[in-house]
Amino acid sequence: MAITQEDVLRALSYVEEPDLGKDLVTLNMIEDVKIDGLNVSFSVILTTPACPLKELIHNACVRAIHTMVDKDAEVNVHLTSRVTTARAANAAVLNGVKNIIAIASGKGGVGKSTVTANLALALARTGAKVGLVDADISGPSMPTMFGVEDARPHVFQTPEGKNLIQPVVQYGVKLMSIGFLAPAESAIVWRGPMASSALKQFITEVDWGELDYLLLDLPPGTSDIHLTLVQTVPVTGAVIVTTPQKVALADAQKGLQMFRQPQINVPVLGVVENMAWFTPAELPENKYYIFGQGGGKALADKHEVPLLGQIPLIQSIRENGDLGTPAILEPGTGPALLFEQLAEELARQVSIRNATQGRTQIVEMTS
Ligand SMILES: Nc1ncnc2c1ncn2[C@@H]1O[C@H](COP(=O)(O)OP(=O)(O)OP(=O)(O)O)[C@@H](O)[C@H]1O
Repeated sequence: MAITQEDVLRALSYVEEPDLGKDLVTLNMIEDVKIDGLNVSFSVILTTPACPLKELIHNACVRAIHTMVDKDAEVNVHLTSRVTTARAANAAVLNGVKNIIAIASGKGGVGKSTVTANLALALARTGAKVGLVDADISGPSMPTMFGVEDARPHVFQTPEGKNLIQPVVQYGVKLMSIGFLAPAESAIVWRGPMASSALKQFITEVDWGELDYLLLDLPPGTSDIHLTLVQTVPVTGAVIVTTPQKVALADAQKGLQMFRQPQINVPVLGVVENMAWFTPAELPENKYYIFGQGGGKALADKHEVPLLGQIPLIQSIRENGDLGTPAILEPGTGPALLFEQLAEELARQVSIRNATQGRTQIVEMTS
């Protein structure tokens, strides 16, 4: 009997998207079903190009066709993606941006900017459209990490007469940094209300175009800047970066709880434990827990959020940051693999958040 489109869809309705807990047909993830004799082909539309479950889903589809349709079928699964969003259509602010992710830490110097730069680049390398805002008023480091210290973004006028800033594009990521607007030594000028208004401007008055993920590298701590942010843009979720050290964890917890306050209510996508251990290049099997062990996991467990990943203290991560070529740009190396996995885990949590929680909203402070 000839294979029909219904046979194929029925079989695929038994394949579950493990994270979303529903089948691929119900989730509208199957398109372009084509049948030619025993040749069956279709597209699976994943929720992110950084999906860590690609192989698993691919194999489950092939197995379903072989067991439920025809064991001799030649199955061709085309995996592609359309990044999901929890934003309203025609949103007034940053309409083309699907997901806005705030990266925060409690304590300074825990590697938040290093992690953010590598995450942005790792996501871009999967094919996602990525932007990055360096809102770290206390010391913007993205121009250095991206090797664009002398770049100055252009301002242009739209046909409607609106002034927009053109972000700097480096390594495939659209970048805006408060460091582009003022030399590092005058960063003090940006504190307080001026910082908040500058931040608003360089998030919203920028020609971001279409983006799958816009990452916001926040200053350390819990300041006015953080409140400005959630009142300016609808944040999809927050990521907390910490080291396993006791003092860092205490501050990270404050950061995490800030996003969870009822009047802010931004979902926490997970915790990244940076500087989790030190491994010398000449002793790759050894792990030295310089800042303590397991603190990131304990924090994640306590607040029932995922531990997105652990990044060890590696000399090349620091060196690459200083050189303006983040570690992720050297594919196949240990650090690059770790940041790739971290990016996949983050993208996965964004997809889960979009499938399971409500719309992202700009926060209106009542007190
Ligand atoms: N996993 C790592 N391995 C080695 N060095 C690292 C690692 N993570 C960060 N660093 C280094 O630690 C220093 C602080 O990192 P970074 O500037 O990213 O921290 P931060 O939390 O953003 O700081 P700030 O408080 O200034 O915003 C930098 O010199 C960076 O190169």
